[in-house]
Amino acid sequence: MTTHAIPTHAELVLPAPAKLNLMLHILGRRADGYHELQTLFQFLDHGDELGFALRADGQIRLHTEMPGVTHDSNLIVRAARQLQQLSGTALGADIWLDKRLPMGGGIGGGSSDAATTLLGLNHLWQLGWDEDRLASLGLGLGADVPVFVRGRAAFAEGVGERLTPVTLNEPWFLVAIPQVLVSTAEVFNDPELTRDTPPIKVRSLLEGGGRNDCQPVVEKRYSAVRNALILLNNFVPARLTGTGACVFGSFPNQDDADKVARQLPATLPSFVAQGRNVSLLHQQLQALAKK
Ligand SMILES: C[C@@](CO)(OP(=O)(O)O)[C@H](O)COP(=O)(O)OP(=O)(O)OC[C@H]1O[C@@H](n2ccc(N)nc2=O)[C@H](O)[C@@H]1O
Ligand SMILES: Nc1ncnc2c1ncn2[C@@H]1O[C@H](COP(=O)(O)OP(=O)(O)O)[C@@H](O)[C@H]1O
Repeated sequence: MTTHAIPTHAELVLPAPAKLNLMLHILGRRADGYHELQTLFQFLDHGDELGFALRADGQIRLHTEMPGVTHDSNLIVRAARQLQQLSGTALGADIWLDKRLPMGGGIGGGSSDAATTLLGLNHLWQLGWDEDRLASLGLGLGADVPVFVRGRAAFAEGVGERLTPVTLNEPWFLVAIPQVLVSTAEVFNDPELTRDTPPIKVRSLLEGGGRNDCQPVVEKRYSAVRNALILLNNFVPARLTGTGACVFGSFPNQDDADKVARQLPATLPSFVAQGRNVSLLHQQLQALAKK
């Protein structure tokens, strides 16, 4: 994969930040098989980057290949095509992706790419869609897309679509990336999954409180995740994000996080990033709107 995947003639370059699920409770299972959750989302100042340029011929072309994902099934292309169809625009786009986030890591790379595509093309095509409309289109692409569209750290309920913005501390996180792909569907189908955690009120949610109900199942099934948690727990209380595979711990400053990162074995890649209550994507779009 190229590291500088975005050419200089891209007209708009925007970030697609990662997220963490600081806690994740499973309250029950709906008739359609999906699970009712309560989860706390915070963004990181680390993520993918996307470049966009207008095409007058109406075509949507993603120029970056992703292993295991075909062009047409890429969430970026699906988001762009749906926005194009529903808005009725005759315009198309060339799109480039600098993929920095691990796939299927529970840090929301695909969902964030989709949200950045929706907001980026809304800007480039001058559609004037509001956040509500973009978030509801996004929900059809994935449960985590709306929070990236809205760009505010949030307590999420339902399958992640009912969002209450929250203001959290913004510590530094060390995110370790066990080298294994965790299947979200498999975790949610596990008979041993805890599905009856009582609901909590957002105001009673203490920072750092709660737990990730998926963690026991993922630890049991994936030894790479189990070992990463054991390793990180030697330095800091460690937790799984989403359905994994990534695990994280928080630190009051970057130096402390970096020190631990240096002590992890080469077999467990990691990165250090700061928690953000406002996503970098929104900060950049606000700056563009002021120009
Ligand atoms: C649970 C979270 C928390 O952030 O995990 P991560 O994907 O980030 O790890 C997400 O909401 C995941 O959202 P997303 O990754 O979009 O899941 P989807 O592709 O829609 O779902 C994959 C499969 O997981 C199960 N699923 C997913 C979400 C949910 N609330 N209940 C479920 O039962 C369903 O079987 C579904 O077919
Ligand atoms: N642009 C994209 N980036 C990452 N994954 C994508 C993308 N488009 C489609 N996918 C598919 O979505 C799956 C989940 O993606 P990702 O968001 O990285 O994981 P998670 O939801 O666990 O954080 C990937 O395994 C891949 O098959």
